[in-house]
Amino acid sequence: MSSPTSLTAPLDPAPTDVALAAQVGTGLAPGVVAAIVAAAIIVILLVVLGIGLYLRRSRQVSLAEEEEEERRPTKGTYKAGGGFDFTAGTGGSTLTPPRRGPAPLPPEEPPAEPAERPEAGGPQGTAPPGAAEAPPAPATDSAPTTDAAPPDLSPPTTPTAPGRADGDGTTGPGVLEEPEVAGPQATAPPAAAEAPPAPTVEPEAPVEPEAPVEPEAPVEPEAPVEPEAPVEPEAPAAEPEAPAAEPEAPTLEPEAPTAEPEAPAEAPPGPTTESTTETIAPSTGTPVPPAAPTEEIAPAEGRLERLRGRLGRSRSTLGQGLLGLLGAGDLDEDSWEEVEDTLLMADLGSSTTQEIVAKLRERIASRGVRTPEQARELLREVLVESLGPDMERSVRALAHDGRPAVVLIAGVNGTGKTTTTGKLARVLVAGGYVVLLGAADTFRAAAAEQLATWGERAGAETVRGKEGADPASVAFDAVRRGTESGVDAVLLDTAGRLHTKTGLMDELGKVKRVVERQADVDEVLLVLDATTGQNGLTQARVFREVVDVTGVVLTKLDGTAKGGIVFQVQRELGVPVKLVGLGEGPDDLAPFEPEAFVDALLR
Ligand SMILES: Nc1nc2c(ncn2[C@@H]2O[C@H](COP(=O)(O)OP(=O)(O)OP(=O)(O)O)[C@@H](O)[C@H]2O)c(=O)[nH]1
Repeated sequence: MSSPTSLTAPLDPAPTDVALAAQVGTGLAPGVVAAIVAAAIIVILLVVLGIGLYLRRSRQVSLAEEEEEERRPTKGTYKAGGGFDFTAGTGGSTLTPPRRGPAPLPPEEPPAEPAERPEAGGPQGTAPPGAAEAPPAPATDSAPTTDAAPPDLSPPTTPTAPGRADGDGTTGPGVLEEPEVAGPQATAPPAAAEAPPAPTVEPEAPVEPEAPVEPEAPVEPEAPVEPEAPVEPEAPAAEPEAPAAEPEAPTLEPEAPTAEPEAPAEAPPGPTTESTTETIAPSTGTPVPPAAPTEEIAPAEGRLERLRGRLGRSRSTLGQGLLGLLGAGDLDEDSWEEVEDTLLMADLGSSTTQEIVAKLRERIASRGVRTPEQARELLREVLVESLGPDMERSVRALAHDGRPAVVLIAGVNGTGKTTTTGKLARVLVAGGYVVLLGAADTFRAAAAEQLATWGERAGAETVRGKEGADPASVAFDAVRRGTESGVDAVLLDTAGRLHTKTGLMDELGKVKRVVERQADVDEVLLVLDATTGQNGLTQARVFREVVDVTGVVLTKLDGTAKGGIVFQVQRELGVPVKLVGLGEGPDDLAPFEPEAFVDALLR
């Protein structure tokens, strides 16, 4: 047995270091030792407590003090500093230099040219009577070259009441509606003359079932006779129908879009397609200079300032909502759930929402965010990142390789295609470029009328066909016309629905194919209505399948609180939003810029 002192002392588990020290040699009084021990314990507790508090605080963000100031709503701040970014098409190099460079803006006055004389140019010349009158108007209206065309699409829905055709015929920018119908189908009589081949009765093609139904159509002379539509057997071919988007007209008939106007493609193969469009005497190609704009066009650069505030609804729900949550104090699980809900309600979609929330949580924790300013910056950073700031957003609308850029504008009815086409034309014209519009939306007369009006106002020539004409043919004519005239860009407005039961996608695919026989389509802009949320996304997927969308135009962002759709569209489609519509006004189109957009939402 060893001495208890010598053994127990060092082995005693109770004594602290201090006590031991005391015992070992300091010889301090027990009272002092106890005090020191107590002090040590307190220190340790304080340290532990401090660490705990630190850890807790690091998970919470309290922005209360500065929050009020931060949340104070400000006016809109959307400003796309750089203006529109246009580049040359893809056909050749992607180099920029526009062939014609920003010219000295719109010609003051119509370069006195017999604006529109369908001097019965080329082969199909068939100078229609109408042409004689030499439409005084701007280059738009062209005399109805009537048709020898087979297009079965014709069973023109009553020429009158072009306004809307069921559904949301969507009113145009107000300008349209002047059913100066007269033009094409109404005055059709001469048509008969043109179409000598008409009578020939091609047996095949049992003809569209509904075709006959439309008896009234007194106008259409050939209508009854032409069993046309040689129904190309392969017609139904590959083309994915994609009825999806289409509200009605779901069925996609194999009845092939009126025998591929392929024909026209190669050279002006006489009557066929050409005739369908009452365009301008194409073959002769006498360039008809565009008329001068009939109204002032706001310059692209500075005008975006005016659009501030148009994102008000999205800002108050998404931007202010997020800032409010982040600045409300502790960010616990419930708070994050609310952040998620806010993002979802703004239409960011679940995957984008998850990604954004995850990034926010991680960065807020790792960077020790403390103030509202820091939170806002972090939020901005994450949101901008999610919008792919590096995506190429220039619109390929400038001439290249000695020919115009071809821009196809697609989308379902009512999304704002025609309006966007008109707005885009204005921006280009204001930049000194020469533009030609192609009214390939032949579903309703008002659509072409509407586009022509946009053209007149902007000083751009418009090529159009009669209602019910083959859209592909009109598009083809427009591109040829634009090439012959040496314009910088040909903007093709397409239909959002059709007369026939042919699938919209089939038709669109056909338009693109036919156009590509003479020129590359440099840009395919898909117009989506931001207010339709998920529905728009569904449409987008379908379109992408068929026409290789190169850019998205998100319209009506001014009328929705769901600006978050921008994030989702890009993520889902992998296609950049290039332009945004922020109002019905002629100059309410802006280039999309991630930073400016997010800033507008957060301030
Ligand atoms: N508020 C708002 N309205 C818009 C915007 N863009 C277009 N619109 C309106 O949306 C409606 C439909 O526009 P259209 O250009 O006729 O649409 P569309 O896609 O050509 O329609 P269809 O010819 O039927 O296929 C019109 O009343 C336009 O003024 C926008 O950015 N904001």
